[in-house]
Amino acid sequence: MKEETVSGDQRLLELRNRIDNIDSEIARLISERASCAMEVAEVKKATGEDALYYRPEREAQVLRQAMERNTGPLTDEEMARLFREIMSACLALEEPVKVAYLGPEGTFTQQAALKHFGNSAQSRPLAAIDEVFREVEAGAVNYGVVPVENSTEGVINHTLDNFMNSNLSICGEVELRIHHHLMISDVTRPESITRIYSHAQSLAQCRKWLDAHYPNVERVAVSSNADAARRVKGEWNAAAIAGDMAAELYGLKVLSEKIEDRPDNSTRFLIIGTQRVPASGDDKTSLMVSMRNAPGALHDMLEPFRRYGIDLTRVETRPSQSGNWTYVFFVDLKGHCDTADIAEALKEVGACASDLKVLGSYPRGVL
Ligand SMILES: O=C(O)C(=O)C[C@]1(C(=O)O)C=C[C@@H](O)C=C1
Repeated sequence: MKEETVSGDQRLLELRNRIDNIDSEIARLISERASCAMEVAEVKKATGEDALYYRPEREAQVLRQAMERNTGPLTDEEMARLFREIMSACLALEEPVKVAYLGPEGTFTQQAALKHFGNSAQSRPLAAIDEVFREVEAGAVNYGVVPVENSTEGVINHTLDNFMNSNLSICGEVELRIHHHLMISDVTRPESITRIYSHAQSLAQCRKWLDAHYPNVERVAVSSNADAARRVKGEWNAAAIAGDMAAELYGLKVLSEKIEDRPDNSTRFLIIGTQRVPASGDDKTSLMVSMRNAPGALHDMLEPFRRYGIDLTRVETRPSQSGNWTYVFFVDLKGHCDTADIAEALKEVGACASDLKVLGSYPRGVL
């Protein structure tokens, strides 16, 4: 028995020594990589004033390679997340990237910003989607992160409408699995809950669960999930529906976990900026098309895509801001707008549309 303990201790010591040696090797390689990124920055600086340090297409390739190379035991996603952070730190050495997101702190949009840019980006919460657009346009930040669609509740109109009056383009997308929890503060009495705060979209995403568990409790829609969590602090008869980040930020206790009606509930966010992103090898293109109000207009718009075999992943319709009963179509398709077939199809669609704007070609979300 005693001998076994001794040899167990010995084995542990040996393994930890091995880990120490591996760690110093990893640290040496990370430093070497960081020095390389600094040299990359010098090369970019030599190109002139508005050198672009953040390169979405290259980041997507690095993350995809990390996943393809991976042979376990870590999952591909875990491996890519580690590289996400290394690259985030390397980019911060080149130039710290400034990102605005739809706040306040603790929202899913903050989580999306972190997932996309990593922890070394400087991020700033703003109160409204319009403000995020404005700050990026004004050059106060380099990029913005805004929600665009939810798999349960559909499109976020406010984001699409902002593109009608903006010259910003889409440089990336990020998808986030959305898990909602019912949370309370340390003074809340669970049996006395009479009010549940959350963002309207989140209340809608948990409608069935709420009907089953809190049918007679008032549902109060507030400006964000984080705001809901903040309100609950100190209210003995209220609960909030929000995510992990909000629970942590406001020190709330999770009463019921993962209460969203659909287990695959996810939200897609857009990265907005001023940069044109080259092809990464697996890209998407977003368009905004205005058609004349005539019979067959929608068919005319879609037909060239069918002919060139282009895969449309989404078509949304929004009322145009220029006249009653005229519409703008938001179209997402697979591929980059520099690809010959897509460029040809766009030329044809442009010829029959009253307006066609490529909002951006960008790498498909990796993580
Ligand atoms: O390849 C580049 O352009 C780099 O700047 C290096 C690097 C990296 O760390 O791999 C860092 C930032 C860019 O957004 C992309 C990649």
